[in-house]
Amino acid sequence: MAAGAASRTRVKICGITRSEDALAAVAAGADAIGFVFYAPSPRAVTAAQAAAIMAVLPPFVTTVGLFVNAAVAEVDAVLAQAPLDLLQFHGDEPEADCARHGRPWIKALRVQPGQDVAALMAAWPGASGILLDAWHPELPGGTGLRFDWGQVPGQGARPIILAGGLTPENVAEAIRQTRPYAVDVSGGVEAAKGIKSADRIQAFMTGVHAA
Ligand SMILES: O=C(O)c1ccccc1NCC(=O)[C@H](O)[C@H](O)COP(=O)(O)O
Repeated sequence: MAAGAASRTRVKICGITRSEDALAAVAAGADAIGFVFYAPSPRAVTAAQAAAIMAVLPPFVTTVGLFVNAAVAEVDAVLAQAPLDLLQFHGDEPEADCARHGRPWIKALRVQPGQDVAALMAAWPGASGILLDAWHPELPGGTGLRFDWGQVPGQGARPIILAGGLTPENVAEAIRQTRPYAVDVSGGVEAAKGIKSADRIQAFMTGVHAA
C-alpha cells in the first residue's frame, strides 16, 4: 500500500456529465470526480457544463479535468471557466506542458503487456500521482478494459491510481492485489455511456470498503 497501513483507498468517479451523477458519487463517498475534456469521448463535457456541475458540489470534493493532447492554451481556457483542482493528462503531453497550469497534475499511463511500469513512472517526476490504465490501439481512456494488475509496482513513494475496467464486482480483488493509493472508474458504474448509475456507484464503493 502506497500510503500508511491505516490509510484507505481513495476513489475517483470519472466521466461525470450530470449534476445528479456527481452528487450520487459524493453521497456514496467518492473523493473525486472527473470531467472529460476530449471531444470524441461519449463522456465529453464543455467547460461551462463542468462549471455548472462544480457549482452544486459540497465542500471537500476534488474536481479533476482530463485532457488528451490539448494545447496549453486550451487547458487554460477550460480552467478560466472551470477552476479544477487537479489535471489528468492522457496523451503525449511533455512534462513541461503538464506543469504549466499552476496546479497539481497526474499522468495517465496506458500499460501494455511486459512493460516495466516502474521505469515508465520514473519519466514523470513532476506528477503528483500516476494513473495506470489499460492500453487500447485507438482509445486513450475509458475503454472498460483492464490490464495485468501483476504489472503494478509494489509499495513506493509515488501515489498510484489504478484504472481500467474496474467494476463493483472486481474492485475489491483489484485493491487487494495492487494496494493502490486510489482507484478510478468510469464505465463500470454506468447505465449508459456518460450516464452513471447511482446503484452501481454505491456497489462500487461497497466493494472498495470490502477490500
Ligand atoms: O472516459 C473516457 O471516455 C475517456 C476518454 C479519453 C481519455 C480519458 C478518458 N477517461 C479517463 C479515465 O480516467 C477513465 O476513468 C479511465 O480511463 C478508466 O475508464 P473505465 O475503464 O471505463 O473505467
